[in-house]
Parts: sequence; C-alpha cells; structure tokens
Amino acid sequence: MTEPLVTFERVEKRFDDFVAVKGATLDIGAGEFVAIMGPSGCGKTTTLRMLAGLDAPTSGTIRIAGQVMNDVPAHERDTPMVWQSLALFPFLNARENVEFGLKMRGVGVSERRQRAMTWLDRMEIAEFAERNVETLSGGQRQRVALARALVTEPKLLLLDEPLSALDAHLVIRMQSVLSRLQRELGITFVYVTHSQSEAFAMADRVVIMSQGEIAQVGTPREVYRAPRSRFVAEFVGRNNILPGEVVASHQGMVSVQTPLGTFNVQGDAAPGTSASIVVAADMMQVGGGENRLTATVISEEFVGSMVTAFLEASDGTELKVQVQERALADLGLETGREVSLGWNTADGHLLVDETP
Ligand SMILES: Nc1ncnc2c1ncn2[C@@H]1O[C@H](COP(=O)(O)OP(=O)(O)OP(=O)(O)O)[C@@H](O)[C@H]1O
Repeated sequence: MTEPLVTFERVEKRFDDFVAVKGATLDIGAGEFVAIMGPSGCGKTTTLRMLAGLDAPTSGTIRIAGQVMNDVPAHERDTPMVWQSLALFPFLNARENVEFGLKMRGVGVSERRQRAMTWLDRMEIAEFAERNVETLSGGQRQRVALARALVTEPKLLLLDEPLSALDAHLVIRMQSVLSRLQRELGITFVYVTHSQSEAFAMADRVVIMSQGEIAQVGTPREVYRAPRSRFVAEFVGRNNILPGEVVASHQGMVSVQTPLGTFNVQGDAAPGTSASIVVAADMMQVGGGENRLTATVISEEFVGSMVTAFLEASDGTELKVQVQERALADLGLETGREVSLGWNTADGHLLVDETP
C-alpha cells in the first residue's frame, strides 16, 4: 500500500451501553477505493460518520494524513460525504448547489462559477446547470451531489449507499462513472454499501464488518476465494460450506471428514480440529472434479447469462453450482434430478473453526 491516508487504531464507538464499533484497526492508502460492507446494523455508517467528523470515537485514534482527527468537527475537515438522500438544496439550481461549498469558503463569484461548471461538465450534466434540482432525474441529481462534493477537490470522499435509490440500470452506469472518476482523480474513496456486486465491481479492497467488528479486509478476490471465517464465507457470494473434522494432515494438505464424505484441501490443521471446506459455487463442477458427492437439484436462479442451481445432498446440506445458462441442459441440471458434483482440491478453501 502507498502511505496510508487514513488510519483507525483500536477505534471504538459506544452509544450509552451499546458498542456500535469495536476495536477497529484499519489503514486506507492514499488513492485507494475501499468499500465497507456488512449486514444492516453492523456499524458501517457509524464508521463513516466518525471519518466525516459527525460522530467522535469513544476511544482509539483516527488519523487523516497523520493528523489525529478524533475531535475535529465536520466543518473543519475536508471530508465531504455523499449519501442516498443527497441533501441537495431544493431551492437552488444545479450550478448553485455545486457552487455552495466554494461560496462558504469565500471563493469569488466568477471563479466559483467556472469551477462548478467544470465539475458539472466532468459529470456530463453541464446542460442542466441552470435547472432546479427538483426537476432532474435521480441519476442527474446524484451527479450534481458528486460534483458538489468534488468541487472543493478533497483528498477523501465518503459515500454512504449513494446508489441505493437508483434503478438497476442506472446503478451500473453510475458505478462506471464513479470508478473512472476515482481512478482519474486519484481521490481516496470510502464507500459504504449493502451490495456485494457494487463493492466488488469498484473497490480495490473491501472491509467486511459483523456486529461492530471488522471480520476481514482484503481485495474482492481474497475475501471471495479465501474467507477467514464462516461469517465471511456466508456473507460473500455463493459459497458451499462443508463442515467436518480434520482426520489427516500431511505436507500442506489435509483431509476433512464431513457427513458427505472425506475430502482433501490445501492447508494446515491438526487431526481432530473442527474445520470446513469452502467451495465457491462457480468452482463446483457437474460430473467432474477430484472430490465428489451427489445431490438433487431443487431449484434454479437466473441472473443474466449465469444460472445458480440449488441442490440438496442426502443429509439436507444445501449446495450451489453456478454455470452458464447455455450449458444448463447439457449438464442435466433439471429440478428433481440427482447429479454428481465435484471440485478440484486446489479450488477448495480450508476454514478452521474459530475458537468460541
Ligand atoms: N445515535 C445512535 N444512538 C444509538 N444507537 C445508534 C446510534 N447510531 C447508530 N446506532 C446503532 O449502532 C449500530 C450500528 O449502526 P450503523 O448505522 O453504523 O449500522 P449500518 O451497518 O450502517 O446499518 P445499515 O446498513 O442498516 O445502515 C446499530 O445497531 C444502530 O442502531
């Protein structure tokens, strides 16, 4: 990582007796796009609000560019926040909304007008500059909000579910706008979202939170292919999780005995250890693979050109296989059919149970 722009050191936030964020330790590099994700109530927004200066940590230290920020109020920071509800001024037009932050900083009329227009142009909405924001579409308003946040050229932009009110097709469009903008400007983005696809599509690294704690930090690929806990394995993507016990261990390879059979996986754990094998749905094969089991097709879910087939093994374990829609018939993945599933040992991931 480049020199961290943001550091959280054992940050805790309490609301009376309730601990919303616990012991958060995290570095965010300058120019990084970091997504914070996790289930509702896990502490994502509280983490972002502490970065914005809207909430102060109860303990621990937050630094931005090396400076301790714990008690620096929002208006003395250069950390604008964009969120779903936008908070544009309804009585101002698009340009005036964008100019607002510059006006507050005492930038003169002609300079602020010119800077606002530059940003509206960059966001491809210059033609709507003089329109009242109430008359703009959701996507156009979101671009005004982004232009307003970026016109002061901050080093750090905070985004809280900024696309959640938009239609699906606009979300995809805005994702590419945001990604391009972030790369071109080299601004650090911290982006809170419920949506795994949004986080994975844009972020360099994702932070997965659970009940106020950081469960894992890594690239989308790392958290998807090598989840560190059952929580992360279940939260991220369509993983098959086969719990069991290590029965043999030899030179970086272990055998895990599960109710569905004994399977090999790369890793290290002593015999007797409780562990699971995690296999991503797109690594599961129909009628192939070094580790095999049988299961019955229960249902199918279509997402674009991909299909996820849900199956049930003899002991009731739910399994998932992701395949191309056009391969579905050839693979015989029809509801009610019993099929052989398998995966190659190198495609499995060992998850040693956390000690309670
Ligand atoms: N001002 C407050 N007073 C009391 N409790 C609060 C306050 N703000 C947040 N909380 C609690 O802290 C927890 C974390 O809230 P937070 O808004 O950070 O969650 P989140 O992960 O962003 O959730 P969501 O995805 O639903 O927005 C929640 O249980 C919430 O009720």
